[in-house]
Amino acid sequence: MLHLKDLQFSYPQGKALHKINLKIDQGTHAALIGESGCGKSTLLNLIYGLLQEESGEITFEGKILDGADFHLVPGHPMMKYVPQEFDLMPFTTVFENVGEHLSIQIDDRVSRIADLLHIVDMSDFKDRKVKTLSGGQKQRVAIAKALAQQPKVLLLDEPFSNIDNFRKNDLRRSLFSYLKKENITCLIATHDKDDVLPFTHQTIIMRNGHIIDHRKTIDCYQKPFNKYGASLFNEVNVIPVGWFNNAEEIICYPEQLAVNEKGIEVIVENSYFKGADYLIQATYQDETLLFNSLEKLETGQKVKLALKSN
Ligand SMILES: Nc1ncnc2c1ncn2[C@@H]1O[C@H](COP(=O)(O)OP(=O)(O)OP(=O)(O)O)[C@@H](O)[C@H]1O
Repeated sequence: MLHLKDLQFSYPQGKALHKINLKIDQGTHAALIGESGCGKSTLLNLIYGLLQEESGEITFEGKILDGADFHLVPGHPMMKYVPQEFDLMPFTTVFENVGEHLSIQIDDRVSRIADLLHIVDMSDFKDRKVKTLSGGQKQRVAIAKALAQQPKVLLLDEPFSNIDNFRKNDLRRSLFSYLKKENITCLIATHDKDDVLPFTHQTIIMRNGHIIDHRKTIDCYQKPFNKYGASLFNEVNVIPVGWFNNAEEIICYPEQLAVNEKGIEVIVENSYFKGADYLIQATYQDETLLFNSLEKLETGQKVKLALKSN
């Protein structure tokens, strides 16, 4: 188990993390989400030992992990980190980069590197020098390199941000199924709900250096505590008391509203094509509402809208 107890950290400019408490069981995949600047990268840097905590403690399997002040070479042997600015050797090949820390005595070294390159779909590039790769290709090499020494914990900071949609989904599926098979704990900081919803067991929501929610990912999505939490996943409507005979304010996603004859009458402002359907922007009592529609609706059109029943 990875255990963070009352962890605090400040930069000279001010406090970045306040009393962070977190327990992550081995093999868990957890997403770290929150607005830009809320402290996600700082937390990953602390866990990996690139920074020194001001107070508090990090333990892994019951042993204290010392911070940066106690290491000449930062990091912990059972942990790997793929930061936003990944660290590769530009003038050597993809193959050499992935195998950099793998002992040359290992019998299956070549096949291990080949397997890892397959996971990140970079087998065809194994002899290419890293400096000749695109940003997304470098990102994939950095992930393979992080996996090479079979870490128990993998820390990822926006790992798919440079990768095209065409490859991203394949890569996510193959990476997370590998992590599951090998029982590797993964903490992934991301702004992309498609990294979070299909692949993580738990979600940790951060705001202003605090953890404000830590539950199963499905609960964070379906039962958000507030608008901030919900808006990290999707567009959000806040429905005032009474619009749908509701006794309390309702936070809901566009997919939870639908055209329905028994609903309130809204005026369509815009239709945005999204592929499978349209996102409709409408107004009711001068407030904006967002909902999905299979058909395009015309600006000025009046439609009735209700909450979908679950
Ligand atoms: N090296 C630094 N020196 C001073 N302040 C820093 C440093 N790095 C980050 N900060 C500040 O600490 C806070 C947390 O930053 P951090 O990079 O951890 O946020 P984040 O949630 O990872 O953001 P993003 O989603 O944009 O990557 C921010 O206010 C940021 O400006």
